[in-house]
Amino acid sequence: MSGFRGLGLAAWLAEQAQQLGIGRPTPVQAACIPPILQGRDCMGCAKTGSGKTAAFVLPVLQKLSEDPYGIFCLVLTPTRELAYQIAEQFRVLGKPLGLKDCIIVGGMDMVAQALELSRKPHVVIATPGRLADHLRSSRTFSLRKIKFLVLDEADRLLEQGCTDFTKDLEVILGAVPAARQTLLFSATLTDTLNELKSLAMNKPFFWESQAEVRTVDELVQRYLLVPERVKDAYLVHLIQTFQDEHEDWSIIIFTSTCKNCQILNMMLKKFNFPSVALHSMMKQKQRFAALAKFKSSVFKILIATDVAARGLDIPTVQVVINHNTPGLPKIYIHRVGRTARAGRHGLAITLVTQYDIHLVHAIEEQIKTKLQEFSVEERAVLGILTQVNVARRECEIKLEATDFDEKKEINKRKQMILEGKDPDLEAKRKAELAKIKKKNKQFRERVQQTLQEKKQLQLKRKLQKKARRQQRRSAKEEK
Ligand SMILES: Nc1ncnc2c1ncn2[C@@H]1O[C@H](COP(=O)(O)OP(=O)(O)OP(=O)(O)O)[C@@H](O)[C@H]1O
Repeated sequence: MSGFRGLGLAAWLAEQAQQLGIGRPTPVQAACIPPILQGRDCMGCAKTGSGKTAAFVLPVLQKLSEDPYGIFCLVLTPTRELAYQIAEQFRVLGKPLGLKDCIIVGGMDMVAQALELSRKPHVVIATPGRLADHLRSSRTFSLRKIKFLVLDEADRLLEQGCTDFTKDLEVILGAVPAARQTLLFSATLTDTLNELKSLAMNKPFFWESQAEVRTVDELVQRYLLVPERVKDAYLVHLIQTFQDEHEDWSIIIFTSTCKNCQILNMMLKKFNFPSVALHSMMKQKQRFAALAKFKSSVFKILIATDVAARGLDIPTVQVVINHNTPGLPKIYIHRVGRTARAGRHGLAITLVTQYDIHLVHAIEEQIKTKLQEFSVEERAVLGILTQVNVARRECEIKLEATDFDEKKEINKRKQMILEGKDPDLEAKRKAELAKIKKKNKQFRERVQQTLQEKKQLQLKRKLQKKARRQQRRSAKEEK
């Protein structure tokens, strides 16, 4: 027996997978499915696009079919879009079971979600913040009987990035039973291995792909050294070239902030490129709509912040452009992993300014590959430079006239309230802290000034003494 049947999966499930093009197990699936079926906890670390999702979805479905009840499995994931994608995999692979799933993410109606949770779905796929909110406020559902807890992109869930999940995870871990199977997956698990081990205590099985290079072989990785102020002209030139040279093309551009994402999108539209933005300051419905239109190739360019860096599986993406060099190698690995998935080829180009060279070295060291330089026709870039810079400035002015920054402030306040903080109190605290810092600085400056004055005085006295001594000596000589 070979394939998925050989790993211990039932015929109906192997057949269902086959129908969806999942015929032969990938290495992470071959390694992790048998121990999961044996009841062990599992930590799986494999490259982007290597099929980690099916590595947990398939054994969970098999176990569910043997003893179906709700709520059987809880999957946590860092982003809302990813939650929908995972739910889709459960739905299509679990169709013969009549699987009931439920997605619990922020930005969607909480009452409707509470109702769905009370109907005991087999699988709940959630982002930690919204699920913790439900646990804090509702008694209409229980996670006390779950068999599986899955943490997809587990390292992201545990790290304390700009969205810190720690408090929400504490609430969730307090609500799930100790006797459960815990499955942890990511392309970058190793940094947080110790924290992860404390979560998976049931004879955890750890599997990591053996390849030294951390990115896939099918991915061509290039960098382009550009001065900061001509970055956008290079970007426009790159896109224009892909558009001219390829019939069927699709690009993701990653950028550092929501504001830059918005400006780049406005700017590319000025050049008639079919682009769409995805960032956390958009309403959730707009986020889903943008992604759906990109997936269906209505828009060929997706400009996104790191909200889209992990997990998204869009097979048509051929190129990833990093408009900024990622500050962490781990983020680079996930971003470029949006292309060259499941054996396909892809290209990643990172725009690097003179200030980012150390970041490229750190990336190269982590991924164990040297990035090669990408060559472009400099003259063509210079030819559009003024036009692009003017377009960008116009977009910046246009955005400044909207309430974009104000919205950001409102969102910040909302986030604080959700975290149980009082935004006004926090602002007061911040102001007080700034005052104390200012006072300390002034005090330090005064001390410095006094010391300087003292030193100068000492020097002056020394010089006066020396002069007097010299005067006495000359007077003596004259006598
Ligand atoms: N055994 C298989 N054979 C062929 N295709 C597969 C197989 N398993 C999964 N796939 C496909 O490979 C693609 C990538 O899978 P998946 O999204 O699970 O990757 P991943 O390892 O989770 O990546 P990332 O780290 O980026 O989240 C999906 O389109 C999936 O349907």
